[in-house]
Amino acid sequence: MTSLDAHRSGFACFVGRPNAGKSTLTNALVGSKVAITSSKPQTTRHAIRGIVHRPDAQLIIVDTPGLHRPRTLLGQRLNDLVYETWSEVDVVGFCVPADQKIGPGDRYIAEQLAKVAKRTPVIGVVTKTDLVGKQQVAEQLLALQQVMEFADLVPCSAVDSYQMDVLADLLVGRLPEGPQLYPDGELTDEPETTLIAELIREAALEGVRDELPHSLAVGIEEMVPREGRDDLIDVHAVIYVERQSQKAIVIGRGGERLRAVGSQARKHIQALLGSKIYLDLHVKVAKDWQRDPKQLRRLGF
Ligand SMILES: Nc1nc2c(ncn2[C@@H]2O[C@H](COP(=O)(O)OP(=O)(O)OP(=O)(O)O)[C@@H](O)[C@H]2O)c(=O)[nH]1
Repeated sequence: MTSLDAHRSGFACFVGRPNAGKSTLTNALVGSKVAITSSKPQTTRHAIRGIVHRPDAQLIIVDTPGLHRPRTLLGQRLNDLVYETWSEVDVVGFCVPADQKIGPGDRYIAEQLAKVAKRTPVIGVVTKTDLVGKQQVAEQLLALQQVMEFADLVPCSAVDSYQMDVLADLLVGRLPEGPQLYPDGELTDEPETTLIAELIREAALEGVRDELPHSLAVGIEEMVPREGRDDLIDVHAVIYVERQSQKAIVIGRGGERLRAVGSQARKHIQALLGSKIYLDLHVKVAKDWQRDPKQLRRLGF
């Protein structure tokens, strides 16, 4: 085999401000819903890997939380997770949505990226091109080019699959030669409990307009098969909020909202596990959990 058609394998991650479309891009490339998406920013907390299997390459995508100016201990931990990821991957995709002006948030990320990932090639990705006209895409590409030096630039849309193959080729082109690292068909190596916690968190955030998503965390206390049944799993989970007033919002009048959250989360968890589940959901106030190292550890940060 010549080096031209050698098999490549390695890691990529997408960075960009919240809502830039990173999770959606990962899902579109992988072809299955693995990372959790939501219309609310800052929902991706854990490095969830989606794997693109191709005859010529295996691309493992690590999804990172959004990078932001740290104000709390949680903010700092999330940023550390991002830096750690950057130093481990072979290529970074820096995502900027086509429909929003490049701003201080994007420049901040570019600065951090230039510092931390000097040796990692960065591909500039203009996302959501379906939302704007050709002219605006071109202008965004030019504007992005001013922000930092890129190995490549590419506009694309996950929604109408525009240029997804080009993006995949650019990412794969930056991977080292190497064998398949994961068996065929494997999509994610994130522990099930993390995915389940994310699904509950996503359901709990849906429709909460005035509360910041940062005030909400989910812990899985226990996950056990029901005794004497091989078709039912009991899942005990706790939704943590920071204040009593937030607890009331999550629970809703007469517990109505919490029931809706539970039934939506249950549907998604059952689809994930391929098994019936009983979901026992509680809401607890953990004051200032974002600032407390002990509580952060318990919640997996
Ligand atoms: N029209 C359009 N919308 C998109 C596209 N990609 C993502 N979106 C939408 O943009 C919003 C944010 O997408 P996500 O993939 O969750 O963004 P993210 O960058 O992972 O966000 P965080 O996890 O908060 O950092 C969602 O409502 C998506 O449906 C696209 O190609 N076209």
